[in-house]
Amino acid sequence: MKTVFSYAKPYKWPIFIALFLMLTELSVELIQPLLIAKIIDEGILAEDVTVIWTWGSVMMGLAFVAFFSGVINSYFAAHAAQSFAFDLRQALFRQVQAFSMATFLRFPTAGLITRLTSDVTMVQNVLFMGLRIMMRAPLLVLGSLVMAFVVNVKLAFYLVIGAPILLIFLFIMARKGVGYFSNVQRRLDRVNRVIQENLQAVRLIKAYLRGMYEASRFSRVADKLRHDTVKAMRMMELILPVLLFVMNVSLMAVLWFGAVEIGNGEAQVGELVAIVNYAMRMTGAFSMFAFIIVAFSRAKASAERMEEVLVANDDLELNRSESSGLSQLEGELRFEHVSFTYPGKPEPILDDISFHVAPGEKLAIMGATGSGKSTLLNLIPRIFEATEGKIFVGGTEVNEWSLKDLRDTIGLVPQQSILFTGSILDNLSWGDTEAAPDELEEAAKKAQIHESIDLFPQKYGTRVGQKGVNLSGGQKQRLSIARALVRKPSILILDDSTSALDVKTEMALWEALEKEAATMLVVTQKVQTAKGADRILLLDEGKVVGYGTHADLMRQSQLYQKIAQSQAEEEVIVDGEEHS
Ligand SMILES: Nc1ncnc2c1ncn2[C@@H]1O[C@H](COP(=O)(O)OP(=O)(O)OP(=O)(O)O)[C@@H](O)[C@H]1O
Repeated sequence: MKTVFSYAKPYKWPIFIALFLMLTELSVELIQPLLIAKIIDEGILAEDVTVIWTWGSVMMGLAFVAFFSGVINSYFAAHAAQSFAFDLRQALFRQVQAFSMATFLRFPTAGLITRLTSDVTMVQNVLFMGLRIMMRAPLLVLGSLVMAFVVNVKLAFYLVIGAPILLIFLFIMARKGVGYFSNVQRRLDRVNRVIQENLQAVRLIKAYLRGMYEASRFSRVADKLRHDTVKAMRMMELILPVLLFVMNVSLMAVLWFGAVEIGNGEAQVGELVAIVNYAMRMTGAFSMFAFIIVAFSRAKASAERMEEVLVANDDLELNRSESSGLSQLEGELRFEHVSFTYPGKPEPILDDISFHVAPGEKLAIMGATGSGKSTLLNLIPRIFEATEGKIFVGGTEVNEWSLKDLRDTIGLVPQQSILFTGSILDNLSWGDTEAAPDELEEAAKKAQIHESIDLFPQKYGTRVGQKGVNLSGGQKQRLSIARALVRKPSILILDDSTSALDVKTEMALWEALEKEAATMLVVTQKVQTAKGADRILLLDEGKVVGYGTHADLMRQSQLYQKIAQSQAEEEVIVDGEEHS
């Protein structure tokens, strides 16, 4: 809670002004019954019209003060709450950006989305409502009570008899509420997850005719959300009747004993009317309590969830991003007895990996699916940190490079091509925002995508993603490669990123990349591609089972021979089919 609300600190003046105005409104509200009592006792009962006019005018004047205070209060409350939510959302977003992969994996994506949207809105609403009306309720209760004691101590006493029971009751409800509403937010996470998965997999769902199945999956999670929300709200709905019951009993006691006291001449009618008026205001304020407790419990649950993100600073990457002072990377790469285990997993995925790539050399990495190829690549830009062993880039251990320097000169093309909504140009310059247009075009030419882009009516200005053209798998892959080339990387890492290219385009691509000075690491399934590399690293279940040139592996590794043989047979079959 403390960390979350510390984001309200810069807005302490708007908050202070809003509070002050809220107190002004409240004071007017509290003074009104006193003035009514005065008008009744000294004006109506004493038949003095001047008193009625004088105090009536004061009441009118105060009503105007309250009105303007309310309007200005709304302005400042809205400003403070919206700005606070904006800052909080920014802070959460930056924090998530700064997460290391290990921390990132601790939070489900949908849970992060809910935190950045619904949870922020919850606390934003509570701040606004707090400044506008919510804080008025407890103050109104207290103020009414104090004023009631000022008017008549004996009668006011009947109003506080039920207070201790009420306070304990409200405390218990608030505590229970936090637990219940945390559950509700968790359910909302799950609803968001199903929505997210469905929107991403829309084509697959259509192709498999799984629309109905997915609809029932959605209705299950939505139903659980409904169930838990109803459960929480039902419990909260107990608050109001209990509050009203206690207040009405108190009110009856005030009326009963008030009548007796007036009969005995110990109290005046105006006093009783004023106290009843205060009691009614307290009852009205208590009605707000039910709402306040719901809002507060929800906001507290949301704040705790956001806190988890804000304090997850065990492994922040930004802290390690300042420049290391080391010069531009050279493309030399060395792995020395590197092992890696994913956080929280018992078995290592990579086991004792050693190899060396000289600057400008090309290393092909091969291995069955799940053998750890992508994992190995992720260790170079330190997306994950090696659990054992050492990785050297340009002769310096990767831990000694600042993340910024290290990643600035690595061009990673992931297995799955990811493009952002925007133009082709935006996507290319995403690799390096300072690259000139001709550099972008140059990269596109090398990645063999320039000609396809040229065919689009809007060329480099063509929008991709939603509301834009849908690129083919191979076009996306080439655009991703071009984006990496824009960075002019010393080390270019291609994680099976040419799988969707036809043979001719792929050959043209390799030819263009040959001319690059960059060291290259290329994950591939094709022996034909591996043959063109200086060396091949063959992985099997996280272990190196072959390392050398194509010729070396053909001599040393049975597994490599088998792969080469099966691919050669495939080629013969394909050739045969083509010629028949
Ligand atoms: N974030 C993760 N947490 C835990 N295990 C993971 C994670 N990512 C991958 N793995 C596991 O690590 C192993 C190696 O995965 P990796 O993606 O590196 O293989 P790969 O050789 O690149 O496979 P493919 O050729 O299918 O892409 C797999 O068993 C996978 O289940």
